[in-house]
Amino acid sequence: MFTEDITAIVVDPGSLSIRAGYSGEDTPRLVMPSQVGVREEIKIPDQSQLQKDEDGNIINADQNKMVEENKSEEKFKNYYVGESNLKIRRDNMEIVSSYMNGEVKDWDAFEKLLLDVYENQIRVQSSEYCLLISESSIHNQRQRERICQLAFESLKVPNFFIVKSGVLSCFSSGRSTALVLDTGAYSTYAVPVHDGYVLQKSVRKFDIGGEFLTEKILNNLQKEQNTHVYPRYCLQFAKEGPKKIDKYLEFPDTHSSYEKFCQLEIARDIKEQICKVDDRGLTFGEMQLERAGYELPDGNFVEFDTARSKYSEFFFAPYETLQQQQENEISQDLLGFRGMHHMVLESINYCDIDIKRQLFNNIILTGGNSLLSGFSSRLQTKLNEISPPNSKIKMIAYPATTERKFSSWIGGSILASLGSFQSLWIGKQEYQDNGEYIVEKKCP
Ligand SMILES: Nc1ncnc2c1ncn2[C@@H]1O[C@H](COP(=O)(O)OP(=O)(O)OP(=O)(O)O)[C@@H](O)[C@H]1O
Repeated sequence: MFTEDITAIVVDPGSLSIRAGYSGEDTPRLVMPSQVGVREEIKIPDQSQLQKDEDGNIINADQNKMVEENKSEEKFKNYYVGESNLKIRRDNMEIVSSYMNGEVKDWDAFEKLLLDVYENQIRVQSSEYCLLISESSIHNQRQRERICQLAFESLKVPNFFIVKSGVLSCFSSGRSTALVLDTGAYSTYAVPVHDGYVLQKSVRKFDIGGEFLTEKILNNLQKEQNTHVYPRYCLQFAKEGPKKIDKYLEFPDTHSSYEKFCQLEIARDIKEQICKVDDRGLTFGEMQLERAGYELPDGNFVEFDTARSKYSEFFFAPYETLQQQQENEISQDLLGFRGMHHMVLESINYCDIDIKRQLFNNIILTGGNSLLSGFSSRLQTKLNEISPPNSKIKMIAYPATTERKFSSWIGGSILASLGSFQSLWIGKQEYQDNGEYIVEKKCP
């Protein structure tokens, strides 16, 4: 605990999950999917408008028919938010990303997500707590202004602040200057932070992260191993035991995005359990000997050998991997990606010579993808290989999963509970006087 008073809610949105909780606490209270389910539904006629007699029987059939007819055509988008809601399969429910690669992709879904955090997850009134939210380390004026507007207008928060996630990761380790390598679900950033400010011109970002591997594992199962990955909702278990399938159910009206969402969940679990980054320089043959098995939800057993390490090679040797695996295609976003270690070096090289030494000495490794076994040691080895001979490299890679996964949230929790920070909040009155433009003046 950092403080006695609980005054703020800290929110750290990511492409795959959103983290939220009270300032001053060590870990977020909740981590939930940032994807939401959306379905077009028909409004159920308001029964109170139907004319009824004293006993509750419907009277005046013609007029009531008109009420029903007008109402019955009213369609609206229903949002299904949160893990338990997304576990339930619904016909035609599409999965949309509210937030992706540092950008709000669907403002309605994002608003619903934030409202759900307060109303159904943490269960507090948003009007009673200050809100500190993290944002992408790449400055996006229009987006932060809109988030500020959403916070004051929809959530009705009393005070608001927005901070770049690279800065928060730095604070989480008690530093104000460092190079943060944040590798998450869909994107990786190398962010130089100096005295609590992001050096914008030197930030490097590529749209690659842990979900690149998740997709590869799913693809490996489906195309190379010819194994259909049945989502859990398709499985009807026999009464005799939980692992005995009675039958595979079919739901033709399931939206393809929902089926994929459920399959990726399984592939992600496989990846987190068996994939790793090779940090011993294994040959393809040696990788083949390193087998690992996984039991799918339907009880089928699958095995992986080279797949455990070969896909993650892309993180450190993208061109060699493409050649070896005979893939010619590289997505436009990844043109110029030479590996995670090169991102770090390029970012430091773009900084002023005076701070380079300090950055080499403080390389913070964070983000869920960095938890892949072998990732940090391979990064360290590769950095040693490409850095100038006299540079002393010190990497800060916390062994604890929590600190690695939630470093931005933890930094926000510390910041929002500091006594010296309390005068920096954007207050409601300031927002009313200046509008959302105040965010550029007050939040670096
Ligand atoms: N123990 C683990 N081993 C391997 N990968 C892991 C582990 N834990 C989490 N991951 C991966 O980390 C990724 C999620 O990371 P993180 O939570 O930092 O992403 P995010 O903040 O939601 O997304 P982004 O940073 O792209 O906006 C997922 O691909 C997940 O599978």
